[in-house]
Amino acid sequence: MRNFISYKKSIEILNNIELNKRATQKVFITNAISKVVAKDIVALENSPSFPTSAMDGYAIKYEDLEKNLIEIIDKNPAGYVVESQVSIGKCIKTFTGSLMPKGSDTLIPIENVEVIDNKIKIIKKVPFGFAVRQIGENYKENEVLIKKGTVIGFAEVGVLASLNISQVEVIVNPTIAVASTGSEVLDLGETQTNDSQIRSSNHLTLEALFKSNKADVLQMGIVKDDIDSITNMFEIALSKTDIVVTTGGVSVGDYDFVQDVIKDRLKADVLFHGVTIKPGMHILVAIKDKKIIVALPGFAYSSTVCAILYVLPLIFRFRDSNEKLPIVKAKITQNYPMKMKKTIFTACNVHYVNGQYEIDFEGKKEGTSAILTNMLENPALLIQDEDSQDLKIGDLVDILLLDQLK
Ligand SMILES: Nc1nc2c(c(=O)[nH]1)N[C@H]1C(S)=C(S)[C@@H](COP(=O)(O)OP(=O)(O)OC[C@H]3O[C@@H](n4cnc5c(N)ncnc54)[C@H](O)[C@@H]3O)O[C@H]1N2
Ligand code: MOO
Repeated sequence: MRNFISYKKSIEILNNIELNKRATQKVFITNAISKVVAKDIVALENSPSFPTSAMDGYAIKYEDLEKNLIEIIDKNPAGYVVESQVSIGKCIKTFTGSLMPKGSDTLIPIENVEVIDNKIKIIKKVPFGFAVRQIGENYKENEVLIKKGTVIGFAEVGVLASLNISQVEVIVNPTIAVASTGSEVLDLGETQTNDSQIRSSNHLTLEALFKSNKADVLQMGIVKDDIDSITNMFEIALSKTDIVVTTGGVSVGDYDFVQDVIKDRLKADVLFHGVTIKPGMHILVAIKDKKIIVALPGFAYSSTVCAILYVLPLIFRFRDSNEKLPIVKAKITQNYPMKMKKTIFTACNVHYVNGQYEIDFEGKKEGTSAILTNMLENPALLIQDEDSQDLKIGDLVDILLLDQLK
């Protein structure tokens, strides 16, 4: 009899797997979208480096605000450094983005003045320092702007560009091999020859899930239930990738060869085989030559849920990023029983209502762990802890937001 461990323990073991140090590469900033910054990005200077105008208007000395008329002595367009200085009774026409001329401290907007010949008359006052962007408003010299581990998006690209950084050092994404095992499963387009055959979805679901979550995928396709084919697939996959993920062949059937290959042929170090979770109780995680094997059950819903719970955290760790599974609190809108003493992940519908997430089970099908369609349309997974009680309408529960993994 196998020794089933708790979900909590299995995650602890997973998180303790030692990973090889990641390689980094330099890429042009817009090609770095979704990649992870390898080193802190630090500002080498203040931004702005000099007081800068935030509006179109006239640079003045604040003390002149009470004056009747102030003389315009020069113009100061953006991209140009004006040589004249502002002094008592004198102002310089200054535009958004121009440096504030020497001697000035306040910008009076065009809308607040009346121009009479080459003088301005202030018709609406402003406070001291109005519309002046001070040195370091945007960021200060030596400030860490983008922390190591940040996933690069549009704002990071913009900040990198403003720092004149064209190439950024990022972590190389992990590689994952995916294979589905089973003599009854057919690849896309393969001709069906008997009624017990079904179309394989797992290898493509997992490829999509891993790609969406930024791993590079080596698709190994379908492998028939025979020991040599499965061994051969593992040997190739292990030689080429960081993680090998398979589906099928890990429970107790006569043809569940995946576990036999991992244990007896590859002689991998099995970290666990069996967890008290629903779905996915037969999951097997092993290490072979510092590569990670995650063998998932064949059912479509089981393998997908377990790939989310066990493989995505590995991708996040390989990427050395601050990503984590999107688990949030939600209000449950009906009573829901605790059906067994396991950590249970149940597909539900999630909606954001009046500032909080709410879940229900409307339209969700009950049955085996084969029902992948329960993951369509506003889906989330309700998480019920092994030791939790029946849920009552209005309770706050943990859910995993599936749409955020797309
Ligand atoms: N006597 C017992 N039988 C079963 C147990 C058990 O404890 N005792 N556990 C059940 C549970 S729970 C699960 S989960 C499955 C896991 O079995 P395997 O991992 O060995 O998976 P298979 O038997 O190969 O397949 C299960 C199921 O999934 C379908 N399948 C397989 N591959 C694919 C694919 N690529 N795409 C879509 N669907 C796939 C397959 O046709 C089977 O219907 O074992 C239970 N049995
Ligand atoms: O472990 Mo199975 O995935 O519970 O149906």
